[in-house]
Amino acid sequence: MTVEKTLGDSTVLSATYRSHESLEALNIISNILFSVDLGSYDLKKPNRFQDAVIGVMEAIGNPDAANYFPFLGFLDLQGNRKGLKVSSEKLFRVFRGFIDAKRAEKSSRNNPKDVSSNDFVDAILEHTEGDEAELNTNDIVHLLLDLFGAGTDTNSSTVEWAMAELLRNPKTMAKAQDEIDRVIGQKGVVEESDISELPYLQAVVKETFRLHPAAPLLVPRKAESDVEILGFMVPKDSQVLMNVWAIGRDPSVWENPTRFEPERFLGKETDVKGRDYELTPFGAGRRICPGLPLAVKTVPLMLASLLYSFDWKLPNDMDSQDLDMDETFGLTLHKTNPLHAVPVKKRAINKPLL
Ligand code: HEM
Repeated sequence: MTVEKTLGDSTVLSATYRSHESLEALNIISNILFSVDLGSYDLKKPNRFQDAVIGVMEAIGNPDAANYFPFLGFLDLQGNRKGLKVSSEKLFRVFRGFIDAKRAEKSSRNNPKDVSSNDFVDAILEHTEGDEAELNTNDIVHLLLDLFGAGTDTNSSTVEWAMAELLRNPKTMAKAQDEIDRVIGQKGVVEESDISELPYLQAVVKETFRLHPAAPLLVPRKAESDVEILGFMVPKDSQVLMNVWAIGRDPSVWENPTRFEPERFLGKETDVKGRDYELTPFGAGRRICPGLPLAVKTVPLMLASLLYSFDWKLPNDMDSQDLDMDETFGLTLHKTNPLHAVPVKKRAINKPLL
């Protein structure tokens, strides 16, 4: 989403090139992993780290002839392998720098560090010291790459779709904001512990996952043996794609499936945790997304903060029904045209958003 800065009601600065939520999502993950912000809100500065994360995601998600004709793989016709190598090498260098710095700091310390201030990399290094270590530095940097790749784009595009739906449905936006204002009041900031008090906001998030699952085909699976499902034979070794995007819009499962109606979840037990097969944006079973517990906290928190701090409108007095909802399918599902939204300041907040 591109945020346009406003002064009162008039736009004074338009179109920034980097999306606000993806920076926020990047910083959430980089703080969990290394205790630092790797995304900068200074939009004039190039952010090579974030560009490299995007490069990895694009190289993995781009259509590739080798997926259909594996024997063409070595030709790398779309340049995806090369792109992946260049971007991931950049990220590996940054990760190795953090790991070396942490190891050096650890060996120069006399007393053990208080575990309560440990980040993910501290914790993983604690468990991978010595000759018996199961993970070497190379394994760790690949794990970190997976976490950045899987955890930034998914979170930020979900928030972008939620904002797009709310801007297209102003009454729903007003209802969500009323609830947030009632619960948060003048506290000044939305906290993680407030989310459980915001059932309508949670319904907005579920409805966004239904219509715009970040991984529309989940992650490809392979059948380990011949298996029959509902009368269809799936032969051993076939690749299986789970189309959760289509399940979310199936009229035999959902009433008015294309309408954005968070109310459908109010008072219902249906959840995204892999038990309700009509709504599995994180997958289900043994390989369910391990980032689910984090995402179900951070997505509502990011959304609630945006709705609490500002009122929102479309640029140039665009009619809400004219907002395009075109989708681009890749490994993750993107808005083809990034959302342009204009924040209108509604109350004094402690920290500027941009
Ligand atoms: C809106 C947020 C997110 C969505 C919709 C999402 C969705 C998914 C899906 C559908 C899968 C594949 C599950 C399957 O194979 O059936 C997956 C895997 C994965 N996700 Fe997420 N995810 C999100 C956020 C995160 C976050 C925040 C992290 C970590 C920081 C994360 C880490 C991973 C990892 C490491 C895998 C691979 C697991 C494996 O191979 O077993 N995800 N995610």
